[in-house]
Amino acid sequence: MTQTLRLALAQFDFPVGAVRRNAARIAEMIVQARDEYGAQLVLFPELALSGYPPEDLLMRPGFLADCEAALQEIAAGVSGITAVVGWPQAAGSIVYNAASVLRDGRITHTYRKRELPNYAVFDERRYFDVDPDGGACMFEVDGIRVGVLICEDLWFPEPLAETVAAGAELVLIPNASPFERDKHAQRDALMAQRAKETQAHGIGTALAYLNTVGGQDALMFDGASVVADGDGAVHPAAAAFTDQWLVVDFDRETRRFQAVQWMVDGDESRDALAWRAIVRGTRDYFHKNGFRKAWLGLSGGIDSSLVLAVAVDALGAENVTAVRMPSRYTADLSNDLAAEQCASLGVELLTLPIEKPFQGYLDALSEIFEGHAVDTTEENLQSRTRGALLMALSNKFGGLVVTTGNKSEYAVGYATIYGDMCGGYAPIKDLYKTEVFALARWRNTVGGSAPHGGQVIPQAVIDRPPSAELRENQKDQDSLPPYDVLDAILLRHIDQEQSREDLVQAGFHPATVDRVLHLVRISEWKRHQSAPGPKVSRRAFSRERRYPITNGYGT
Ligand SMILES: NC(=O)c1ccc[n+]([C@@H]2O[C@H](COP(=O)([O-])OP(=O)(O)OC[C@H]3O[C@@H](n4cnc5c(N)ncnc54)[C@H](O)[C@@H]3O)[C@@H](O)[C@H]2O)c1
Ligand SMILES: Nc1ncnc2c1ncn2[C@@H]1O[C@H](COP(=O)(O)O)[C@@H](O)[C@H]1O
Ligand SMILES: N[C@@H](CCC(=O)O)C(=O)O
Ligand SMILES: O=P(O)(O)OP(=O)(O)O
Repeated sequence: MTQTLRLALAQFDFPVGAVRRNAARIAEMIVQARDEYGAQLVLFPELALSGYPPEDLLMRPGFLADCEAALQEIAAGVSGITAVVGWPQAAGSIVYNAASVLRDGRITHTYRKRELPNYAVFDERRYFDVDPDGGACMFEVDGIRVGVLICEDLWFPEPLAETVAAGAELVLIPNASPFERDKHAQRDALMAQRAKETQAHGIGTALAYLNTVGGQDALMFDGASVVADGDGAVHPAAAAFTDQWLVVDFDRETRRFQAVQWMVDGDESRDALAWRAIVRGTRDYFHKNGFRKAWLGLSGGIDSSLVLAVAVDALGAENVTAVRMPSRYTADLSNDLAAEQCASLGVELLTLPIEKPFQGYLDALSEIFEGHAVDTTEENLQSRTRGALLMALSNKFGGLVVTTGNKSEYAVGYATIYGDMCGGYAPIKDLYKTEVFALARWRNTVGGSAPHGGQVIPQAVIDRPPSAELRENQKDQDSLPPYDVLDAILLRHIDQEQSREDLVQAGFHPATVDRVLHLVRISEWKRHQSAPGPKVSRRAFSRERRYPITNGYGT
């Protein structure tokens, strides 16, 4: 009887909906795992065939039939290795989140996910059912008993306990687990805990956790796959946001893994991971949707400066064009800092003054507006002029406008709809302003130097007070609480569900709390119309915080 089993884990990106392409790659990878890595067993991520999450594609019978046909085709070609492939399995009107065991030209077993997450970003009960007759899935590879669970199943003790009770020596866990800051430690603790629980049955069961990788609209999958020995020892996670083959030898006697090919992370710090999430999210959104070039308005402020750095890291300096769009209120320093950063990064910079088109709008409206005081209407017209010009550039020359709003701005509506909110992708929409500053400092120090000298984000951009520059001497802090106070309130209210009373008890000024919560409430409609951007927090807007726009609840 074999004492070791070579397992290959395919930590790769399987784009949503690309069933034919994913199937062809899976078939090739099965051969590669066998021939190049000598693997006896190869594992693919949760729903690798359809990509995750396929959302309402799962409502289309044709899509489900295509998935089944593709799986059958892959299975027909499997020989000399066992493969476990995640796919959406239709059975009449019911759909299961399944993982099938393929060997010797056929599907031999199918496991159906038992714990369907339906919180936060997850919607699995909208699409999938639990099989009332489904239980543990067990198969043998060269005499070693292998079980399968899918993602959320591991977050509950019962599915693993049942699988171990059925005799598993090794359990495979394909995942599509979205990235958020601080989740790695949670995952490692979970792996250690579950592996320890299996020791109640004598020698422990080893766990192999494979996560998919890549950006899918607002969701980021980080990979960072991990294995745990039967004694509960958790090995270092694989490098996050990296497509790679992970290969381990499983020793049946000791129930331990030995790495054969396993690249770990050089820098797993919070900021490093957030940066890579945002960069990968931006790159994948562009490339998966067929775009290479980005346009953005570069103001000499921190948000657009950080977004420029993200776009350059994601797409390459040659694919990014920054546009300075000065108005009568733009400081010389703003224009100079934009030029300085573009020189440091090797990015093309255009200058399009907005004075004329802005004046054109004012002239067109002058008669109708006569007798009405100048207010935010005129401010927002400047922003909308810039938005229209950026959209014209992307229309004419191709590419997408990246928009520069951060989570603090989206929270309180401090951005102009159809103005600076214009654009296809919002790279920093899940970073509070204080996190924007922190990440800019990280990118300047740890994150690598600028290719043409100077700093990636000029220090003066970090040091100057944030300003919309839409009227004389305007500063954000004229109309908003200081960002450290604002962000502390927002973090507690949005990410941690704290109420007005909680916030007041925590020591925030009641009038400030009321104002901020009011702004959050009346800005819901703007967030509904905002561009997608990568989730990095544990409560991102849109998918993870689905508030009604028309909402009589108050705060
Ligand atoms: N654009 C920038 O560069 C920038 C940057 C920072 C701050 N700001 C500030 O942000 C503010 C911009 O936001 P704003 O809210 O004044 O202008 P806005 O144009 O973004 O939104 C106001 C418009 O929203 C519509 N509206 C309001 N509630 C609605 C709802 N529930 N459903 C649908 N439509 C609704 C109204 O018809 C109104 O025309 C300004 O104070 C500006 O100074 C702008
Ligand atoms: N002067 C400007 N040139 C180019 N782009 C600009 C300019 N001013 C503002 N923008 C764009 O609008 C957003 C939001 O501006 P705030 O300073 O936050 O008000 C900014 O990020 C630029 O993309
Ligand atoms: N709760 C787990 C699993 C979710 C899933 O089944 O996709 C996670 O956030 O990673
Ligand atoms: O949006 P920006 O880049 O203009 O940053 P700030 O709002 O801090 O001026």
